Amino acid sequence: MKKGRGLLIVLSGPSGVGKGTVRKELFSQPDTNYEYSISMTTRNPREGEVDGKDYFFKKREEFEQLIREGRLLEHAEYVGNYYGTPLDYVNETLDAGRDVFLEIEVVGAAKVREKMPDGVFIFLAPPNLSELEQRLIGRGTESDEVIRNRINKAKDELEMMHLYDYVVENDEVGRACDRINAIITAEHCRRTRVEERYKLMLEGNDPQ
Ligand SMILES: Nc1nc2c(ncn2[C@@H]2O[C@H](COP(=O)(O)OP(=O)(O)O)[C@@H](O)[C@H]2O)c(=O)[nH]1
Ligand SMILES: Nc1ncnc2c1ncn2[C@@H]1O[C@H](COP(=O)(O)OP(=O)(O)O)[C@@H](O)[C@H]1O
Repeated sequence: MKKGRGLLIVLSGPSGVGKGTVRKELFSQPDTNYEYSISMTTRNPREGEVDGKDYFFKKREEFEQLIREGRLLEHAEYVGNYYGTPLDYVNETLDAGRDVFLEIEVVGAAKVREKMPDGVFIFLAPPNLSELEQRLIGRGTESDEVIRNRINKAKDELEMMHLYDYVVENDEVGRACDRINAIITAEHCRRTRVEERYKLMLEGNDPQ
């Protein structure tokens, strides 16, 4: 049967909730069959981050040119830096029938929802606020000031939870991944129009 367009999966949530950790765990699983869309950003690489693997690191002028040329599906400014999703990569991968996974902050996710409402939008939530603060502090990758900014921002971000198709609690990484994979499996079942195929078969027109 002809393969349809791939599924767009959007994982979002407040900074420090564990999006990156959960995404890396999902992509380390051998049976993962969705593609990660590597984002563009103007923030500096952290120690160990690799250009073209973790992000495409861009100068501000380069990023602004990508915006002007319409090369981004969405972009957002987040704590002083630009982040954006490459449009061509997403469209080409979906057109090839493969699923695309975006891990992005909430403003960008809302923009993606406007442009691609058929996607599945998952909000990763912390067990509680103090745990979120502990995770941001514990990661130790930012200065105190940046951590304070991110905690304040996280409170606004949590208010956007109701806009999502699913809220997944990240109490434990493995459990959060299991829930996300269950959602993706269910969304595939929901979208595969098996009854249409059966209708054709029952009419004697096997579409295989
Ligand atoms: N809108 C948007 N947000 C992104 C994109 N890529 C990453 N982000 C988000 O930008 C925020 C900051 O990312 P980063 O600086 O890597 O920090 P961290 O995710 O908190 O470790 C996170 O919420 C990311 O999910 C993107 O392409 N578009
Ligand atoms: N389920 C979890 N339980 C405990 N700590 C977690 C969990 N998920 C992530 N963390 C930790 O929280 C911190 C922030 O995670 P990270 O993936 O960088 O968040 P985000 O990408 O959402 O900003 C990291 O130190 C990470 O190891």
